[in-house]
Order: sequence, then structure tokens, then C-alpha cells
Amino acid sequence: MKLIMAEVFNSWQGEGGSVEGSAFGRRQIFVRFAGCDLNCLWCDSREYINASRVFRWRSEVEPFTGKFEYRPNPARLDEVVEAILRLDTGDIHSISYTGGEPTLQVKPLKALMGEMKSLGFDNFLETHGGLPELVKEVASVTDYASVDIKDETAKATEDWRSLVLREVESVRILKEAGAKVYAKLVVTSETKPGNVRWYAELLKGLAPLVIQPREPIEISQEKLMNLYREAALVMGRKNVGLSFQVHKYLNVL
Ligand SMILES: C[S@@+](CC[C@H](N)C(=O)[O-])C[C@H]1O[C@@H](n2cnc3c(N)ncnc32)[C@H](O)[C@@H]1O
Ligand SMILES: Nc1nc2[nH]cc(C(=O)O)c2c(=O)[nH]1
Ligand code: SF4
Ligand SMILES: [Mg+2]
Repeated sequence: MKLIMAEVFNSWQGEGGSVEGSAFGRRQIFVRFAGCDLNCLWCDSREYINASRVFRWRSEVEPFTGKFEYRPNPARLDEVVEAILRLDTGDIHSISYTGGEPTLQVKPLKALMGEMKSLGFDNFLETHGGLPELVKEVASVTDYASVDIKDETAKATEDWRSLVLREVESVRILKEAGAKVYAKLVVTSETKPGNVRWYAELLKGLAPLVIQPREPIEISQEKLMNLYREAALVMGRKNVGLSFQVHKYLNVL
């Protein structure tokens, strides 16, 4: 089975804050898939959006060394498993599947997640959740999931409202399958409080929400706290948190 990969590395999970289902600060092996069907204005993995231009993938030779080995795409499933196992430092909380958008390659993704479970690892899915029919395929092998709710200011797609509804549907599917799931909302100085209220109403009683400022941060602390309050007033004070991309401040992958 073949996959279009971007990279495999070992790091700390830098996002997710302290809400239930978050793996913030946990050691993970990250498996980044190439290719995405959305186009968020601020995407920090932009070089991997167009899978047909990702000719090779890299895997860390040893954690935190910054030394990589490069291989051509498409990758074989067994090559990816081998790259993951080589980075097993014995303290791995879970394997993070990210991208790009991992669910776009749902067949090899499911096979890889199944294989890692059979090897004794937990699976952490990082997804935009815009394709609930694909999320459904991997829900049974997902232990943790971080599902983005794309704010209007991300300009991820033309029909933003229907994207949000599909993302919330993915949250529901993952939760019903027994995964620990939270939603992540990247906000900017242009994010509308009314939109945050809408996301909060959709998520209320379903999953907690972390609010993550777009990097590099341009939103004021006052605006960030106002958006936090909007969400917490709808969802309940225990169900909202902040998340920052801490790995960027630590200068790790
Ligand atoms: C690159 S995405 C890949 C997974 C999936 N496509 C998604 O968007 O959820 C991984 C995470 O990084 C976040 N992210 C990407 N660029 C960012 C930025 N400039 N500032 C803050 N968060 C960002 C995304 O919102 C998402 O939660
Ligand atoms: N350390 C670290 N934490 C992360 N959390 C989510 C990431 C991602 O790009 O999906 C990411 C990443 O790329 N690195
Ligand atoms: S959905 Fe994720 S990978 Fe795709 S453009 Fe947005 S942030 Fe980047
Ligand atoms: Mg990242």
C-alpha cells in the first residue's frame, strides 16, 4: 500500500492546551501526510498542500537531531512503519497523524493506524474534519482527535458555513466511536465574536474547544479574552481553553 508522505519526526505535542482529550506536552511521533483540499490563509504547512509537488518525504534519523533521511514518494506502508519505529524513544504517548489532511488518504491512513495499534501505540488524529464520511472510516482506530473548526477568516474554502457543519459532524462521529475529541479554533484579530458564538452553540454538550491564536500572533490579548468569554458563556466555563503553538517558541519540530 502506498502513501504520499511529507515527514516523520519525534517531538512534544505543542498544541491543545489543557482541555480533555488534549495531548499537549506529551511525547509523540508525528506522521505528516502530503495533500490538502483546503487552503487556510495562514497555513504553516503550505509546502505540503499540493501533494503532486511533494516528490520526497523525510524522516528524522534520531529525535531532536535535525538530521533527516529523504525518500521518494509514494512511500510504502512498511517504510513508514519502519521510520516510526526507529523514532520510538520508549516514552511515546501516541502517534500523531497530521498534514496536510491525513483523512484524504483514508485507506492507507486506516491501515497505518491499525498497524500502530496492533504494535501497542495509541493514535492521535489531527484533522480539519471537513470530510466526515472519511473520518467515519478511521473513527474506530482513533484514540484521540483534534478537529479544527475553520474560522471565516481562514478563508479555507468558498462555502465556509457548510464546512463548519461538516467539521462538527466529524466531532460527533469521533465521539460516538469512543475517541477523546476536542475542537480547535484558530483565531485572528478579524475573527467575529458572533461566529465564535455560533461555533460554541454547535459544540455545546459535544466536545471542549481550544482557541488558538494564529501564528505569528497578531490578535490582542483583550480580543483573545473576549472571544474566550463568548465561547465559555455558551459552552460552560470548564469546556473552553487557550492553546498556543508552543513548539514554535521552543524551536522544535
Ligand atoms: C497544518 S494543520 C494539519 C491538520 C489539518 N489539516 C488541520 O488543519 O487541522 C495542523 C494544525 O496546525 C494549525 N495551524 C496551522 N498553521 C497555523 C498558524 N499559522 N497559526 C496557528 N495554528 C496553525 C492548524 O489549525 C491545525 O490545527
Ligand atoms: N510539536 C508539534 N506539535 C504539533 N501539534 C500539531 C502539529 C501539526 O502540525 O499538526 C504539530 C507540530 O508540527 N509540531
Ligand atoms: S486544513 Fe490544515 S493543512 Fe490544510 S490548509 Fe488548512 S491548516 Fe493547512
Ligand atoms: Mg504544525
